[in-house]
Amino acid sequence: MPHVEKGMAVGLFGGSFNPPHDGHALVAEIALRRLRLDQLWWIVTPGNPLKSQAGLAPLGERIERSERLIHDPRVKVTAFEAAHRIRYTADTLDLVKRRNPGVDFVWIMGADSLATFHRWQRWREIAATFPIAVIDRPGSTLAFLSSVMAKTYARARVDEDGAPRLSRMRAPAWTFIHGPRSSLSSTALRLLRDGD
Ligand SMILES: Nc1ncnc2c1ncn2[C@@H]1O[C@H](COP(=O)(O)OP(=O)(O)OP(=O)(O)O)[C@@H](O)[C@H]1O
Ligand SMILES: O=C(O)c1ccc[n+]([C@@H]2O[C@H](COP(=O)([O-])O)[C@@H](O)[C@H]2O)c1
Repeated sequence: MPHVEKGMAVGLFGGSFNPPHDGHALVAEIALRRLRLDQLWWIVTPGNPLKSQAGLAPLGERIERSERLIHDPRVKVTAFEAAHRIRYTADTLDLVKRRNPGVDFVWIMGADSLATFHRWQRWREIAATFPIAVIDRPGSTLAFLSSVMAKTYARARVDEDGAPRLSRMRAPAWTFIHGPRSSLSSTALRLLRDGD
């Protein structure tokens, strides 16, 4: 797990990154800037529990490609979940919180993840424990209104003007950040590669 100091604001950005692309880099950049983060942990998952593992590149390859893509020293590429045999984000977050008292964390995800967030293990507990920032993504913009999570926690939604304070807020608190969007996806990149 990367090193952090007490009092820091740290974004947690989990993903398959199969492969990583400029859309991910844009999410990281937007989150760092709009949420005023000191660090962003780019957490390469051993495998999304809701996705098939078929076609998933080895973890080492996804880490290496992420490191090659990212040049901002505030972004820490890590894959500590594998070492702890963790598959579910709720368990990741339990561990992160336990190990780093006094640090303010915020979970970061794209709008497509917001749309299916209610299928994640212990999702209500995640939302009730960690502030969440959702970054807009083409095709999923309306998730900020229509998703189960958005409806369940409608009263905990913070206007995006409040994004700089989000990491310091008590959960449940979440915001939806509009802004420059990227239509890149790992699926499209895999299709292009396989079509070569
Ligand atoms: N273009 C994008 N804009 C906004 N968020 C994105 C974008 N691409 C990925 N994300 C977000 O980044 C995180 C990691 O995504 P992931 O690694 O699954 O990439 P993906 O392109 O969605 O992959 P796949 O096409 O294989 O599902 C998720 O929270 C996802 O919502
Ligand atoms: O914990 C869950 O139930 C869960 C279900 C789906 C996705 N996640 C996490 O969400 C993050 C984004 O996954 P992905 O595959 O969309 O990049 C990654 O950290 C996954 O481990 C977690």
